[in-house]
Amino acid sequence: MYYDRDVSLSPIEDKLIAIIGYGSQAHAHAQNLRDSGLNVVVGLREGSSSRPKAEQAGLRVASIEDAVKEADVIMLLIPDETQPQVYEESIAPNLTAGKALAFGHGFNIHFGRIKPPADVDVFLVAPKGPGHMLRRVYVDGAGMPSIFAVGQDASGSARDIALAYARGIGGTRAGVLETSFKEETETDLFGEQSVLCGGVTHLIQAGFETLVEAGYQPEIAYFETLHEVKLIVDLIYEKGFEGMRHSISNTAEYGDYVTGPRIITDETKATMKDVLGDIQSGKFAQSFIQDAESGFPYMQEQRGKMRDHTLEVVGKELRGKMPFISKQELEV
Ligand SMILES: NC(=O)C1=CN([C@@H]2O[C@H](COP(=O)(O)OP(=O)(O)OC[C@H]3O[C@@H](n4cnc5c(N)ncnc54)[C@H](OP(=O)(O)O)[C@@H]3O)[C@@H](O)[C@H]2O)C=CC1
Ligand SMILES: CC(=O)[C@](C)(O)C(=O)O
Repeated sequence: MYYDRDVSLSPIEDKLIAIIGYGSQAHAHAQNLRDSGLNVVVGLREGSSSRPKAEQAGLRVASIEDAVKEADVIMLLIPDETQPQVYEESIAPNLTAGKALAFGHGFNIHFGRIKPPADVDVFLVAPKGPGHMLRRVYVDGAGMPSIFAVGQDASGSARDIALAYARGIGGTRAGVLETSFKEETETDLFGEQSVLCGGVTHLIQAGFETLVEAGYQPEIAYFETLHEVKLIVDLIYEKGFEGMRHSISNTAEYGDYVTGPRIITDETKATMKDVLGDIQSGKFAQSFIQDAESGFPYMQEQRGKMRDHTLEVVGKELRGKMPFISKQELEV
């Protein structure tokens, strides 16, 4: 585990960091990096409804293309299902040698939906919790445990850059652990699907054991089960189902609905192992992308049913101790 004492900001102090998007994760990354004294530009699409929020936060905003052209490090923080098209159209044509392309989740690299050129660094820094909490704890002087992975090291400094970035968003205040794109992707998807939906204590233990028995790092299994559920449940208590839904990713919401009912019906580890198998094989990813390409009809249909379940079951079972998110913080 890496902490502030182990990591320097120097590898990125003289670099420009482009944050692509300004939603749950992106607003927190951009503001935390800026408040850590680093140079940030936010890249948004034409007519983006996020632009006023980014400008109100005092951040410089550019088109995605211009942000990528100018920046040394490009962190892509838009919904997973939208990334490949934006990458092909706006990022790849400007991703010249020597830059670094970064992600908040390994989905599109791990499942081969984005294939960066060999002459750029590729890394991920994944905070283990909702973006709104990432910003809240940073402002409170604390940090959110995060994990990082290097997918490609063209410069020979990708690892130092990734660690410096993790420090810039406050991760090393709490602890940053090294992983791989495969481990981060598979455990994050599993955590979203196996425990968030049920959000009940006995599912957390079964979820943790399923990941450890499958060979993933125990620390990451902890992050994906007990740790993350507490953050999400606090969000539900604070702002209800809609507030939580606004803060988590589409990938997480879809996974919660498509897999949740299976686990709620049969809360056994055998079912959890099947769920993990569908993630590892790519079957879940395919189902998610298919629903996304049709405008998420299944997710819309399931939302109401899962809302009632989540509020009822989670509302009774767990109450975290994390600081609450205020209404305006969720406006992003
Ligand atoms: N939500 C979370 O807490 C976590 C998310 N992640 C990962 O972070 C990444 C971002 O997720 P999340 O923060 O939930 O994303 P959001 O859904 O919050 O992203 C919304 C932002 O993306 C922009 N956007 C949406 N569609 C497009 C598009 N087609 N082209 C350009 N911009 C677009 C929106 O801009 P506009 O205003 O123009 O619509 C808005 O600024 C994902 O990889 C996710 O897996 C990782 C850990 C936790
Ligand atoms: C908040 C978080 O880390 C999730 C649930 O994995 C997500 O929203 O992607």
